[in-house]
Amino acid sequence: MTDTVVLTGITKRYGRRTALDRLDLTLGAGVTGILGPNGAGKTTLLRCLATTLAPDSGTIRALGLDPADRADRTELRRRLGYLPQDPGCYPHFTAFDLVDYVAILKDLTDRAERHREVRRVLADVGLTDRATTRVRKLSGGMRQRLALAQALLADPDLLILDEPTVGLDPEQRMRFRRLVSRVGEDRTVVLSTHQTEDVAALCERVVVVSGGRVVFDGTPFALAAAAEGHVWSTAERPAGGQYWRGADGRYRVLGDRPAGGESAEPTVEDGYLLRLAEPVPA
Ligand SMILES: Nc1ncnc2c1ncn2[C@@H]1O[C@H](COP(=O)(O)OP(=O)(O)OP(=O)(O)O)[C@@H](O)[C@H]1O
Repeated sequence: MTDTVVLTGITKRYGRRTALDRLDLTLGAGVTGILGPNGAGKTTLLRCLATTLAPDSGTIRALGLDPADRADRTELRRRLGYLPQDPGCYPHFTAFDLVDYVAILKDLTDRAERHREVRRVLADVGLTDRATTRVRKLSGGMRQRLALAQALLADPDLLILDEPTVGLDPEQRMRFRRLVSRVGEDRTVVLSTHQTEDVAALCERVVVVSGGRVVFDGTPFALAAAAEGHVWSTAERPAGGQYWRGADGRYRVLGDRPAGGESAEPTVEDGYLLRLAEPVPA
């Protein structure tokens, strides 16, 4: 399988703050989840990929195109779908008009065909009956689905989603997983999230970013497996370390074995939290 995206040595600074630090990453077909704490650089990374931000140094190749080149950048923008973290919808547009506007920007010039495509993506996210509702009258979750609809226009070869499941109810989250996994069957999807359940359920690959660097790159299974032998369950409140009390009244402990601790099955979240507790490589 050839790589659709190759990022090499990407650095991005905002003033003196380094958001991305010589980051290398390749992506192929399938769904890749980017996990990382607040401020890790996930949004900056996705913006560089979506061509809304240029890195200070390093190179990007996406779909064989170079976003630093003007003609390539235009071509790439036509072929990618992007759901930004803060879509900032036009409040007075109707749902239909907003998606139609993005479709025009994407150069879908045939009006009848474009309108068919707008109706298709609105149906995909379950907003057909809200097509004529103004954006300001939609709920937060509906706006998020509208933002996803515009990203799905024209079957993008590269789909970039920044925290796409924020505000979705469980039914809509299921619909989202179905939609995205379908795109990932033969195209490249990259999404950032704080929801480790979404990563476990949807992503065949997970990349953990911390301090602007990649600190883990593998399957969700491998991330969880890395926590093997470091996750415990105990009836007694532990003396220290990372722990919380579960619904069963027992304490789940990450790290060293507490007194009376029994080994527990690690999850992707356990693997992620333990990976973050390790230092970022220099
Ligand atoms: N426009 C900006 N101006 C100055 N600093 C910025 C700007 N955008 C991001 N940063 C800083 O760059 C770093 C990376 O931010 P980024 O938004 O990429 O992180 P993130 O992983 O997406 O975080 P979150 O999970 O909170 O959304 C942070 O330290 C942030 O404060």
